[in-house]
Amino acid sequence: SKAAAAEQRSRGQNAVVSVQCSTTPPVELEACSGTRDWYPEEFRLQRWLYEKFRATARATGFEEYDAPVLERQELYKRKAGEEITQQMYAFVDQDGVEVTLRPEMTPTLARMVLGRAQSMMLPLKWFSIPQCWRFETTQRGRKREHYQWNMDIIGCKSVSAETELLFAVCEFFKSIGITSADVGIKVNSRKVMASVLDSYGITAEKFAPVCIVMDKLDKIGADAVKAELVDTQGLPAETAAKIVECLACKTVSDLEALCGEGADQTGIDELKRLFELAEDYGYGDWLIFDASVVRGLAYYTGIVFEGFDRAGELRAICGGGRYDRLLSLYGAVTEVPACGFGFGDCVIVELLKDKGLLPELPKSIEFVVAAFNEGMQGKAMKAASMIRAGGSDVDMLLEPKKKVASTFDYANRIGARYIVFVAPQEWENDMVRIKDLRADYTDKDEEKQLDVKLSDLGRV
Ligand SMILES: OCc1cccc(Br)n1
Repeated sequence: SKAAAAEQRSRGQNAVVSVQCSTTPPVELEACSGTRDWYPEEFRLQRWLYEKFRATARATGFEEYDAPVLERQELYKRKAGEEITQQMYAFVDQDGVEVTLRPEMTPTLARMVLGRAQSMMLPLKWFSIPQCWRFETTQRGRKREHYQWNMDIIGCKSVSAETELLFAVCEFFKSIGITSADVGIKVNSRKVMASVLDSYGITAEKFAPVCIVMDKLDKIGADAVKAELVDTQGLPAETAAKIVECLACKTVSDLEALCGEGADQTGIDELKRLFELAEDYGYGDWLIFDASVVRGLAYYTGIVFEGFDRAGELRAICGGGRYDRLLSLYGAVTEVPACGFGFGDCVIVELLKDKGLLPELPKSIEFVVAAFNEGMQGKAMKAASMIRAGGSDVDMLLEPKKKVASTFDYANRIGARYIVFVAPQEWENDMVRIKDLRADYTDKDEEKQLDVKLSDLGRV
């Protein structure tokens, strides 16, 4: 408004045209409930995070893939009582197809691999940073979308695959300044848990739904888990008590002792092998065995793990495991070994805030090109194109300012390192004047500005 512009002028600033909005706008200006807008300042941090994800993925030989956020509901039809499948952002589209916004990425990955089964050379090491959705009831005030870095290895049956994934997780943490003093990774095996529970009479088809209840231990406590095992899984109270007891095992050997006579040793051997390989890989200090970790997805079949903050103030930072029967569930004629993890964009940012590790990411650009007046605008644009042709980033001042001070204001506001002034006097000599804004010089120290030949602009 005129008053706002006058007010700004009185503060020694030229009117920076800004937007004014009615106090009763005709449309809702907030993003949909549970979703986030990413304004440039916030998106600089989000992009920084994605670049750290991608750098780790690249460093460990993973290839990026992507897929539509819209999937058919059938991909997630699992009856184990998982929260993730009970909160799908699902609808029937105009063709009458039962679709949903994807709640996770792993089923999409499995679909894509099977979609081109013949041409897939295993092992595959693929990653993606998909936005995933859930329809949370608003009163829980939780988010309905997040971006989740997914890393998966398809086609490797040995625990080398899980060891590789855990290396990537630790490398990522280290790349953003998080150490093994801040974060640990709890490791367990559903294969061993299945063996123990089998000895308690829990059949294979009951195992996944029982795992979904066991996974709630941190959230609802031992008594509530026992009650739910009895009420929803129909287990005898003493069986429920024994199950909760085994979650408290502190070592692999303790858990091994609970496996029935003659139980298959494979799961135990895999756990021990993983801890050995992690030592060789140099991140053994990040790992801790924890029999209570089973993760909340029905399809895990072997090693499972989750990253946690050692201060115990945050929810799980990331999690994953082996899922050897998912691809055969979708049609593979044999079991295809697979394992992976998901790493959400929310808890990690809370952790970085807690640790004072959020990076400073000011808006910045190398050059701003400013015309002396409207008459020089075309020549200024020519200069800008020449500097850009040399590979430098240039912000072109679209409407020349009346005062030089306003040009400096604009340059500072966009974080420009250099101002390129395009004025008649220098132009007559095929020159432009470049001022270095980062230098702490005073006006009389002319050396911090340079008259540069137009022919040299591609090399500034
Ligand atoms: O971690 C479960 C999940 C799935 C989709 C969206 C969000 Br937010 N959270």
